[in-house]
Amino acid sequence: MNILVINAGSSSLKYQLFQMEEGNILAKGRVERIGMETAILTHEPTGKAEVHEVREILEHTTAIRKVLELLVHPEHGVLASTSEIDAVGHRVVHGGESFKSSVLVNDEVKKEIKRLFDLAPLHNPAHMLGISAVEANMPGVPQAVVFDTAFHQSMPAHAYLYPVPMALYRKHKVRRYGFHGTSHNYVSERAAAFLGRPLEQLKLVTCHIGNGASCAAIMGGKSVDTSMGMTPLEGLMMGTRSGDLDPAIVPYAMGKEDLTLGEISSMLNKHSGLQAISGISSDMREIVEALEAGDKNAALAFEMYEYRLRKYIGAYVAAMNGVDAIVFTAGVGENSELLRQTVCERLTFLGVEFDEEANRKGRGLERRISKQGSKVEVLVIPTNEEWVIARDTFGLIQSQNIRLELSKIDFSHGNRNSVQ
Ligand SMILES: Nc1ncnc2c1ncn2[C@@H]1O[C@H](COP(=O)(O)OP(=O)(O)O)[C@@H](O)[C@H]1O
Ligand SMILES: CC(=O)OP(=O)(O)O
Ligand SMILES: [Mg+2]
Repeated sequence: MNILVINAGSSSLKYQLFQMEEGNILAKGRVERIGMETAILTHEPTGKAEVHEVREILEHTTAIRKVLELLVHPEHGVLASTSEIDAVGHRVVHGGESFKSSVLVNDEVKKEIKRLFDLAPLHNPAHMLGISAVEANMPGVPQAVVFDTAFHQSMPAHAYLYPVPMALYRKHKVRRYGFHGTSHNYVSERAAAFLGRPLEQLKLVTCHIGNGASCAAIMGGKSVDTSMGMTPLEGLMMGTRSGDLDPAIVPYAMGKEDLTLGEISSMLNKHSGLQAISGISSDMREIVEALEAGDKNAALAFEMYEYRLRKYIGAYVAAMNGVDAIVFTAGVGENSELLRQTVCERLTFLGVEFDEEANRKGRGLERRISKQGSKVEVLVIPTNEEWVIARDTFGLIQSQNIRLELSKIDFSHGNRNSVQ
């Protein structure tokens, strides 16, 4: 079964085409800077030359059409026709309280994703465009959605409620949902396998540090707390997002700077974080380069980023009354040696014994960066959200096929016999 996975972000679209039974990736790629005249398209068909293009791609529908064209392209393609795609799986960032696991797309599911536009304005509208574009270009192909929020639905009320009047929760569902759940779930399972210990017995702090970043406290394989909140703005300092701040700053800054709600929201989501403090970039690679060249603002941005991350790790160890392993993943977590080193060298009180040499080796691999015998293990586990989405989609399609097969069998015969 060939499954196409689409991860549509606010301004980007990542994709991977899996051949499930064989466990092969036929192609993967991404379209970045959607909405601009200079969108960047990268297509990596397995066993063939990569394609790089800079071209105008103004919306997600065009991006998906372009991806489908490339998948069947005579030179760069990997399929003879899009009819060889059996199902499509999508990442959906916000599933609210309605979705505790992945589901096949139907009218009800689409209605609910649209209802949640307000709570994830940068993400959910893009996902809906992705679903509609597949419907338009590949009518009848089953689609599944895998929610960032689903894994965190196991959080207890004392972790997901905010200390504000309960009417806000009852009437408007104001609560912590948490995001990156597919990734936290995946790396926690992989961490248990790596350690050779049952997940049910482990206390883990997983750190998904990408452009968006969040930590999770995972006990016995279940998320018990996570740093992102009702929206993906709360928690850690990120590339362009502020993370935690005193809520009183919002009305104060609006008054002083004469800002509208849209403007303050844009400031906190798109013009804060590493970008705002460094004045250089939202990209950790450029921050590290600048601080190594002696830039003071870059050094301050890094210090704040690391400090806030370390505080969350400490908080989650307290929340679980212990920790077996700390796991780093996603773009920064997997690639920034300096961030991992700085965090780990300041967690000696927990019993972390950091292995500097191991930290420098094995990029792209699952690995241990604490010393043998360290009381708390530290692991780097590359995330693979696309694979989890493909796996869930495959499972849903198979169980639907079993239901369809069962529905063809005439059980009434047996029933009649037993009654007679
Ligand atoms: N070698 C590296 N060193 C430090 N940071 C890196 C490196 N490679 C990638 N990154 C960081 O990873 C981020 C992207 O992470 P990713 O998980 O792909 O984020 P997202 O899925 O939110 O786009 C980039 O913004 C960049 O800061
Ligand atoms: C939920 C979220 O913040 O996702 P991303 O990191 O892809 O922006
Ligand atoms: Mg991501």
